[in-house]
Amino acid sequence: MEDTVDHLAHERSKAQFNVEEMKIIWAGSLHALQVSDRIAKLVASDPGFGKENRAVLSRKDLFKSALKKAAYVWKRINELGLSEEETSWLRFYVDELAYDYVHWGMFVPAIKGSATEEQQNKWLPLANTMQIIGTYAQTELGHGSNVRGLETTATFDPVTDEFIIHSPTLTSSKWWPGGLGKVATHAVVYAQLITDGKEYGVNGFLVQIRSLDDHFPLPGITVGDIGMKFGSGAFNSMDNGVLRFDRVRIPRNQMLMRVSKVTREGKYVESNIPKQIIYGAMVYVRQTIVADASIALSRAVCIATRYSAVRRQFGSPQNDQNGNGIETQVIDYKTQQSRLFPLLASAYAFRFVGEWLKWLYTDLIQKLEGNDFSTLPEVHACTAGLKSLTTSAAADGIEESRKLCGGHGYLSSSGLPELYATFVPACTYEGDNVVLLLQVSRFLMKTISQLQSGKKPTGTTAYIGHVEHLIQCGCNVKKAEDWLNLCVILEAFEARAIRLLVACAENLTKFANPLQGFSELSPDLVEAAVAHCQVIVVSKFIEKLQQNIQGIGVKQLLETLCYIYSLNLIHKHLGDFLSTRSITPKQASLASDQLRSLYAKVRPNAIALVDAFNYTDHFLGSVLGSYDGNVYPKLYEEAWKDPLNESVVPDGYHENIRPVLKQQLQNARL
Ligand SMILES: CCCCCCCCCCC/C=C/C(=O)SCCNC(=O)CCNC(=O)[C@H](O)C(C)(C)COP(=O)(O)OP(=O)(O)OC[C@H]1O[C@@H](n2cnc3c(N)ncnc32)[C@H](O)[C@@H]1OP(=O)(O)O
Ligand SMILES: Cc1cc2nc3c(=O)[nH]c(=O)nc-3n(C[C@H](O)[C@H](O)[C@H](O)COP(=O)(O)OP(=O)(O)OC[C@H]3O[C@@H](n4cnc5c(N)ncnc54)[C@H](O)[C@@H]3O)c2cc1C
Repeated sequence: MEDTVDHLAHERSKAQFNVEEMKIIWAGSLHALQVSDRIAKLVASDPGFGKENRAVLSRKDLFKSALKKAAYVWKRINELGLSEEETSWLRFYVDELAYDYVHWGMFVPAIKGSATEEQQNKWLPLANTMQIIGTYAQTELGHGSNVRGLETTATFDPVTDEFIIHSPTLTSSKWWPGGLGKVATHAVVYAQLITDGKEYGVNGFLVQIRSLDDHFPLPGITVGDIGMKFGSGAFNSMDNGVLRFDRVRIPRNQMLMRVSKVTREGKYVESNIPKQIIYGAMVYVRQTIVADASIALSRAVCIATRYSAVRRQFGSPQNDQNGNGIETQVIDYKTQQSRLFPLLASAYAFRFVGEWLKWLYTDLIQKLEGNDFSTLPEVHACTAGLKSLTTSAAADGIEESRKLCGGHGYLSSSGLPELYATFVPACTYEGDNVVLLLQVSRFLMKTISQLQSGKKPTGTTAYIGHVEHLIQCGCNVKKAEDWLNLCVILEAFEARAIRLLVACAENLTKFANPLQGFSELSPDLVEAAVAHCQVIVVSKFIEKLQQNIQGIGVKQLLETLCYIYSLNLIHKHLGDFLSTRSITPKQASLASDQLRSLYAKVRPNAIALVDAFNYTDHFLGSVLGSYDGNVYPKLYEEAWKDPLNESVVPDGYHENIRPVLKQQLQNARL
């Protein structure tokens, strides 16, 4: 019989804040909460979206099942007449990686960002109705990070008014694009443009790769899947692919010509739009990945928090109502709290900075429409830096959550192995995290060098304008409670960032060759870029707290989380804070004292804080993290579902177990 007891009810009763109001804060608005909640329930109650057996499926079956689900998603969207907003929630809650992610996430944005209006009018209706399925073919076997080094060529032939797309070497094979291996009919292909015998750098070209009649590759095209990837389930439902061109011809008007164009005569014409707009799809996706990071981390933290409240180990002075000694909930161990609660705080911090980044990106798009390109460098630096910071922290946080769940965290049914395997490549795709931080540091060094010419930094770099004050200021913390001051915290982060940045800038001047200097100092530059990104996260959390926050106790809890996020970072990067003299050793020790008090404030609210994510059991996909906390019967039941348990005596017994046992018996008799 089904157990209907809420094993976490007692924990929920301890909450000191209004969970429903916190749900609104997490969702972004009451409207967002209502829509997402409705769609989450719709997905959870539809057997067509079940995801029970993913981990035990073979690659082929997993891929087939993802295809089936993607087709069902599309069918339901059309049957229900879902709006764009509802559609994106549906895809989100279905939670299965397939070709449609790259079609909607990169192919369509690449056309929107880099195609002319005329080209958009032709291609977007086809893409939006999925009459064509597209991928984003940039990375090659030999080059991913170095986009300028791509080898695929697009040579204009003025005789036929066509481009000839060609893969001149093995290393020029396109490698990795999602959905390319078996599904995509079209691709935005990034290639070196050659016209009139001259090279004009990387541009995007819309290329059909498969027949719309029989799905066979078109002449001159070799295409396939690149093989199994890390972990079971995860990205293996996606057909990341390889693609080679043998002098494939496409009409001239399939070069994406918003930024620059090639005329009928073969003349290359630049517009006043910066060339970097060609990289616009990457900026768009990096911004969405910050939101993905908060989701992935919050899922892991939700599982680890609920399980930590259910799991008990070792003796305790407490007795239950019958007077029997009960063991300690592992969430009450201070070490568990010091590992878990900073992750909980980070999930909230990343949610808020992701929300802000979405606003920054939307603002950029509006400005671009009016030919204002002024914020592009800052948006590039923010999306690159925050994508890097949040994905690295979330990937580490998911793995830490697995360890927080002890042995059971390693079971597939905990949901954590697949979550990790699915999320960890986010540290690499859309730009390797170190390469992206180097982009941030390049932007920051430029900002610092422009100070001398009187250029005032704005936006996220405004604090760099206060360099004189921040280099000299001292932290005033004298007792642990003094750390409960958001201005004090922000100034400590800004002081540490600017001191690291100025040290890098000074050291760079010691090199005659700036490129060599940048390369030699790159580890320090990466550290300084991280410090700058942390300033952004902390300051956006603080800005969030300054908004009108409703509901009993909600603001207080968010403040507590903001302090935990910040003070834990100080603890983690103590070397930086001490070596830059942004704080003293005594103040560092007071920060640790304060952290302990803050963990005690979170403890009674921990379960309610993860309930505020409003995740269904379907979405979480974890027996350890289920809402009712009924962990053990669920674990037991899941084990029996494993294909190995379908027979009592395993296949292979007669061939491979019995002879071994017999052999030992014979040896014993000898
Ligand atoms: C549980 C959740 C699961 C969710 C699952 C989601 C599924 C997701 C599917 C994954 C899809 C993945 C797709 C991909 O990975 S697509 C390929 C992405 N590739 C990259 O990101 C490559 C990274 N490399 C680059 O971006 C560039 O090559 C790099 C910027 C690193 C260097 O290029 P380059 O050498 O040309 O540049 P410079 O350093 O010389 O810079 C020139 C100037 O341009 C500025 N710049 C660079 N990039 C941009 C940009 N994108 N936008 C705006 N400006 C840019 C740069 O700052 C320089 O400016 P200055 O001259 O002023 O200094
Ligand atoms: C799951 C997944 C999905 C993907 N989907 C797509 C897709 O749909 N379309 C697409 O086009 N691509 C896709 N990619 C490719 C992805 O964008 C690239 O793998 C990524 O940009 C990293 O490039 P790389 O593989 O060349 O790494 P490399 O650049 O070879 O990195 C290797 C190492 O070198 C270091 N390194 C490289 N350059 C520097 C430098 N200048 N300074 C210091 N260190 C450096 C890196 O930090 C890293 O440690 C996908 C990748 C994955 C894993």
